[in-house]
Amino acid sequence: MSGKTALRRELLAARRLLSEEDARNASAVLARRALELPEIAEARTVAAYVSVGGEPGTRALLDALRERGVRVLLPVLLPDDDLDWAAYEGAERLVPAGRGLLEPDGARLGVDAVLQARVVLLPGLAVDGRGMRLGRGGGSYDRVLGRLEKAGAGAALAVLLYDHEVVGRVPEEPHDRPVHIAVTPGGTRRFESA
Ligand SMILES: Nc1nc2c(c(=O)[nH]1)N(C=O)[C@@H](CNc1ccc(C(=O)N[C@@H](CCC(=O)O)C(=O)O)cc1)CN2
Ligand SMILES: Nc1ncnc2c1ncn2[C@@H]1O[C@H](COP(=O)(O)OP(=O)(O)OP(=O)(O)O)[C@@H](O)[C@H]1O
Repeated sequence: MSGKTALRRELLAARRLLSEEDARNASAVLARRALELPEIAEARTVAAYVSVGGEPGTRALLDALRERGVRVLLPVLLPDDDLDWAAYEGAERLVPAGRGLLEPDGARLGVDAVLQARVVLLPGLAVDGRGMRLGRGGGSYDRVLGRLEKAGAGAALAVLLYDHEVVGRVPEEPHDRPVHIAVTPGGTRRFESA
């Protein structure tokens, strides 16, 4: 088993042990902290995602951003695990999709729509002190980060995690790109090397 696979298993198991109350509390604090990021205050467009299962909750944050008039883009999973994007138009416009996900029902904007985002909020399972992120392993966000880099987009990259998911070291591969910021209930960290 690769180092990434073992760490993913461990962290997913830990998320399954969190109570609904833990998850609810984390979601409220994460929304507040994310809204305090100066990059978000400046943003006209933010790329985010709809949390599912044991992920730190993003639903309160999505609504708060939309209420501020920020355009929120959400991922739409393509058959090859790449990501298309569509606008968040409220919880009532989210529909169940594959793999337990919720996706917006509106117009698909294309894989390059994410280049419009000033801030990209990424899902993850862990990050280390260099900003190296462990994802679920589909490589979806690896492709997004590659696209942003190629376009010189300059978006702020922020991963939303629980406190214990900021770890000593994430095993990295050549395609991995660091994120700039980790937002957890305990605080916001910025990484030097990113
Ligand atoms: N909320 C959210 N949306 C996201 C991602 C994510 O990690 N979280 N993705 C990040 O790239 C993309 C989708 N990729 C995914 C890859 C694997 C699984 C997955 O393993 N799902 C489980 C069931 C869900 C659960 O209960 O944990 C499964 O299929 O067994 C889900 C999404 C785009 N949207
Ligand atoms: N730019 C890319 N285009 C296509 N496939 C890629 C790209 N970057 C990485 N991959 C592939 O995606 C797979 C998963 O990579 P990895 O384990 O690093 O995912 P992750 O970063 O943990 O997950 P995610 O990016 O979905 O959050 C690997 O097989 C990798 O080769």
